[in-house]
Amino acid sequence: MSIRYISQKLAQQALARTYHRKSHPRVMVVCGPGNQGGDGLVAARHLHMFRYKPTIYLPKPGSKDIYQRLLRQCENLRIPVVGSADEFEEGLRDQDVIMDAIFGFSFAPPVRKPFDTILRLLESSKLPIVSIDIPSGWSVEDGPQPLYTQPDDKGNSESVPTFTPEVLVSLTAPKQGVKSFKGRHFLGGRFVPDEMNKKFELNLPEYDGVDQVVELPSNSGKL
Ligand SMILES: NC(=O)C1=CN([C@@H]2O[C@H](COP(=O)(O)OP(=O)(O)OC[C@H]3O[C@@H](n4cnc5c(N)ncnc54)[C@H](O)[C@@H]3O)[C@@H](O)[C@H]2O)[C@@H](O)CC1
Repeated sequence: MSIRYISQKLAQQALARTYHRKSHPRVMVVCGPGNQGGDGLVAARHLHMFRYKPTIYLPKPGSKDIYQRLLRQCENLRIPVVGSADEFEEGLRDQDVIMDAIFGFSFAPPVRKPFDTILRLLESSKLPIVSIDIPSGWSVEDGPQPLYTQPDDKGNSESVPTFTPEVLVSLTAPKQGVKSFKGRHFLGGRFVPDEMNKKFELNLPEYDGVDQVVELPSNSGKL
């Protein structure tokens, strides 16, 4: 089994430690078109197996074969998939928590459609958000930065708000851009060889027992 398959379920593990399925059963999992979106699909599947009630929204489904197969697994479990931004906005009223699996470390501004609308909806939502690896729209190096849409034919672009999630699950190692994050912060990806940990001075924390995620001290600033 590849590292990618192992790492994808960690988002579900971090969410479940923060939001119990009895108080927060309904989870809207918003998936981007890349590998992070694939992580979201796996998290949705695991949330379903752990008796949460996930709903999936794919503003722009990924084209890779693995992505399509992960989506098929969710469909086979009858996990509802929302079809449009309007349906997504409407559906948010009946949710308890949002999982942000839109963009990870390959996000590059400016924001292309339809993700400007989606980021606005996340920012204005009153629901708690759990982000995977890095909050969508943040710079992997510099954290939250002013964001804009792609310029239209006349060269005009609009501002797009960034949001700060309540919970972040960093994968493998926290990224430089989340140094200032003050919410609950988990780390998952218990497969980094000691040699690599030392060589790149990652200072990764010890995991407890057989846990797959470890909670980092709040706003420790440590990377
Ligand atoms: N690649 C891997 O093997 C792994 C990926 N992982 C996850 O995957 C993430 C990285 O995956 P990817 O490299 O596929 O990329 P992302 O999932 O971060 O995003 C890439 C996708 O977003 C789109 N995109 C980028 N900037 C955009 C913009 N401004 N407007 C609209 N769309 C935009 C790109 O066209 C592409 O389809 C990590 O942060 C992590 O969450 C982890 O599971 C570890 C293993």
